[in-house]
Amino acid sequence: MIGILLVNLGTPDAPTTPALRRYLREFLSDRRVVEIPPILWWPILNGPILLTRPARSARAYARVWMPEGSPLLVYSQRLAAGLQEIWDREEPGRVRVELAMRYGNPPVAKGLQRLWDEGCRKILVVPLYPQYAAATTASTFDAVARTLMGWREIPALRLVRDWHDHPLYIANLARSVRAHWQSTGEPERLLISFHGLPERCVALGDPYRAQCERTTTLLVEALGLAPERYLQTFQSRFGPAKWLQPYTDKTLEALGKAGVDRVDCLCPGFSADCLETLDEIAVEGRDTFLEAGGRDMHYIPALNDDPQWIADFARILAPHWQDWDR
Ligand SMILES: C=CC1=C(C)c2cc3[nH]c(cc4nc(cc5[nH]c(cc1n2)c(C)c5CCC(=O)O)C(CCC(=O)O)=C4C)c(C)c3C=C
Ligand SMILES: [Fe+2]
Ligand SMILES: [Fe+2]
Repeated sequence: MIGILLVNLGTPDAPTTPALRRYLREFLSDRRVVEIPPILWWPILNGPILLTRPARSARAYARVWMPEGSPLLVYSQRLAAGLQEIWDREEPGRVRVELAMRYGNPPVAKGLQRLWDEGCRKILVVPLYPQYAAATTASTFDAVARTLMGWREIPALRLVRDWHDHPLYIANLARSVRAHWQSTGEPERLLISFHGLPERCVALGDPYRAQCERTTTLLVEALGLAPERYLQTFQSRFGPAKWLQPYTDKTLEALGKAGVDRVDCLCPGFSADCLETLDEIAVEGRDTFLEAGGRDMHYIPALNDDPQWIADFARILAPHWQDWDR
């Protein structure tokens, strides 16, 4: 049996200050995420950041929390269940899917153990990021490798690096935009916003920005959008360093001031809606645009658990494992 371990970023267990402190401590102690020497970073993290940010972030999480839990976890669970259902139907007995979170729960170690216990001796690791970044994709692999350091017998392993330019990914993004526009009409501008990264990461060789740009190019081609109809930006800046530009919040402000009437925002780098889309973009971003003079902003949801997307994601993953036990 082949094991497929889907891994998303992670999320706090509850929208509370103590849960946020635990989650942020683990997340921001990852040297793939904050590439500052620990001797300099540790006092900043354990001082100002973990004293102030957990309470503020907990309030933000409370605004987006679903009855079943954190949106990131809920949508990722639905994706995992949907894939399992497809493969149980189409390839009975060949694949077992588990979901894990890089930080928090359920941990990567537990996902790997479950797959092993189910009899999987071949495991495909799927970080749920369409674009590769060391902070996300490579960090996921670190967690897998660290777990396996403690095992006597380890499985055969494969890793899905990214699917930023896969035709089925692009087609699903385009379909979701078109469907939104069919019911609401078209905006003046489409803002395509990706999670940011410190500029330094790209200077050091991270392919993240190039992959984001490629996704944008393919998407606007698929939509037939002229250059003046869209903008690509980066959101979720963290800390004082320079991050990838243009910044999403500054762009929304500038568009509002320039008298743009309606902007729609799509975040193709997020497999699942989460704090960074449902609050930062759909609430704060919208407020920024409206306060600057804009009239209307729509957030177009992530692909999440859309049935067509889940079926196509199964097809994106198929070549990574289908030949493996034959
Ligand atoms: C989609 C890819 C992501 C990249 C690349 C990424 C890099 C990155 N993020 C931080 C700091 C934070 N990110 C936070 C939340 C968050 N980040 C991503 C994805 C990427 N991050 C997601 C999906 C989420 C949402 C998680 C959820 O539970 O909904 C947060 C925490 C939120 C907060 O407290 O405000 C921080 C902090 C850095 C420093 C970084 C690159 C190096
Ligand atoms: Fe992040
Ligand atoms: Fe509207």
